Amino acid sequence: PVWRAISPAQHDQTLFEERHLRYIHPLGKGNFGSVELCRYDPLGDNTGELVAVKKLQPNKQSTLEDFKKEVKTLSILHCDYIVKYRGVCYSTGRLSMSLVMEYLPNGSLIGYMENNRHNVTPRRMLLFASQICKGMEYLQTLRYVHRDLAARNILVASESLVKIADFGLTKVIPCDKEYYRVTQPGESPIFWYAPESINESRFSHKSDVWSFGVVLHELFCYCDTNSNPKRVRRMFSFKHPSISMQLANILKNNWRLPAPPNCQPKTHLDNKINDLPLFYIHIPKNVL
Ligand SMILES: C[C@@H]1CCN(C(=O)N2CC[C@@H](S(=O)(=O)c3ccccc3)C2)C[C@@H]1N(C)c1ncnc2[nH]ccc12
Repeated sequence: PVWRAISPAQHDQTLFEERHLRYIHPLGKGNFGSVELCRYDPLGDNTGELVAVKKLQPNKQSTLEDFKKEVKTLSILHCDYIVKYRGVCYSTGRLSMSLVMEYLPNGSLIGYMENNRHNVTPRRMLLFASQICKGMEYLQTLRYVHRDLAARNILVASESLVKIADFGLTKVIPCDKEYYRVTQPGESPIFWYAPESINESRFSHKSDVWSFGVVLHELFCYCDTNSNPKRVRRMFSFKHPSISMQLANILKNNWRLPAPPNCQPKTHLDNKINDLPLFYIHIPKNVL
């Protein structure tokens, strides 16, 4: 066998040394941590590449174990419509670790839609929607449920390509079941949750399809103030007990997000049918 002349670590492209990772500015904040723009600059001459680094603030909800699972998940996903994994960075003493991903300068769909509302046509929205479906269809083939599909977690790679980002809540459905039941639901994005996820903490490919419907609504509302959940939140009086109870009730009475302004009726997802379609989306060529 050919012996490695040098230690594997020196040639392991997925290992980022903390001392060369230069912090630039935050890309986004969440309840468990943050994603930051950094430059990996081993030569120290600012010629290094820009990367997005997801740091975990270990607390009761998100443990290092969960984060390791998220890293493992992203590292095996290879799809044009899913953000690329680049590697990991261990902090000194290996007490904590960060996830290193490709950096996409256009950022999330939310900011993009708000800043580009005048030149994003419904045709382009459907192109984005079809790409999110293709990414989700790929996830489904690996029995993954994303559980946090929302415009805030979609990245804009270019004016004609979006990618699904952030797999912090992604789980694998056990092979003997069709759904994943969450034991300790942390901070839940309930306005993107299907009824069964609100009521029984059950997640499946179908609950991801429901969240996709909410993303469609966000898209066609240009992710502006009318879009979910700001609009929905205004409907609730915070005096009453849990918001999720109120939300579960109105959904049970067949309330649904109203069609966004100037949205063609055929595009408004009619989810009266119980078994929502899976992620195969057929958009006639002439529409795209
Ligand atoms: C839209 C992206 C995902 C969402 N996000 C974010 O900030 N978060 C996702 C998880 C939450 S968190 O902080 O809650 C979290 C933190 C640790 C563990 C678990 C959760 C933060 C912003 C990202 N963003 C603007 C990016 N922009 C440009 N290039 C990029 N490459 C990769 C991401 C990325």
